[in-house]
Amino acid sequence: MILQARQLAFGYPGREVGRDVDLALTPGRALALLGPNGGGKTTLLKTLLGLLPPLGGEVLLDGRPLGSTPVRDRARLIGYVPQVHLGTFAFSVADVVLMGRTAHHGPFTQPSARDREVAAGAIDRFGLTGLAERPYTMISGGERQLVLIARALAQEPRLVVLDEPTASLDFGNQGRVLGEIRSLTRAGLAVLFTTHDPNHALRVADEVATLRAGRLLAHGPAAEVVTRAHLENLYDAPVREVGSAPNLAFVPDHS
Ligand SMILES: Nc1ncnc2c1ncn2[C@@H]1O[C@H](COP(=O)(O)OP(=O)(O)OP(=O)(O)O)[C@@H](O)[C@H]1O
Repeated sequence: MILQARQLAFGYPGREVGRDVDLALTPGRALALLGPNGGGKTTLLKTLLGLLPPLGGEVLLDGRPLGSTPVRDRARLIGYVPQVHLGTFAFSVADVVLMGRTAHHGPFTQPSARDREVAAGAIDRFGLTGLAERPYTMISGGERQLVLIARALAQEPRLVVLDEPTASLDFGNQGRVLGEIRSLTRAGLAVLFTTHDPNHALRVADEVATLRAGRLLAHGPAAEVVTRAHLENLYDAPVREVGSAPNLAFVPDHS
């Protein structure tokens, strides 16, 4: 087990968003977090990453309290892909991906030949080579998403946490990122991702946890949690089932 939340309460100073969360992230497995807008997914992710302090309970990294692990070690172990943001400084795409190597070579030393090689490999993996010298501020939202994923992978972490990794991607790139999540777990990494598409959770996650109003409603094998009945309850909306396993899919039902 790499990361574990025990009876975690999370939120912001003076504002609890959620509580009673027990989760474990293990090597070689992907956990998807599903839930309605404002349900607390991003806040929970930030608490699991140590970006927000727990309001109760604890987060353990390799069995030790996350807070007692030096930030540099955390940065080596955990890669984080936040929701796409527009950076202020016009670093090149190549430089942004190379920043993923900072935890390995330190903030004040030059990247090594291996750092550059790993970053170039991550750029290539996402088809970004043609954009490498472009400023990060002058590429599309979807391209920025791919750059942030490449940066996290360049870090060579043991756990990757992705906040809505497919949100701004076209259909082809959604498939590419979902495929990448599968290859990360096959390579033995632990993966945690949030998504608004239950089909993505069903396709690539081993386990799914659902969060509404800061509470886990369900947590278990993807095929047991991603069902029409549970999705209708989770989103309080009608859902239609299309096809059957292994090609089962769900769509919002407006008829
Ligand atoms: N910086 C903040 N300070 C106080 N409350 C916040 C802050 N950021 C978010 N919230 C509130 O915390 C709750 C959970 O928000 P969060 O972003 O974690 O939800 P989410 O499930 O990720 O939502 P979405 O699917 O819309 O991205 C919401 O009520 C939100 O308004």
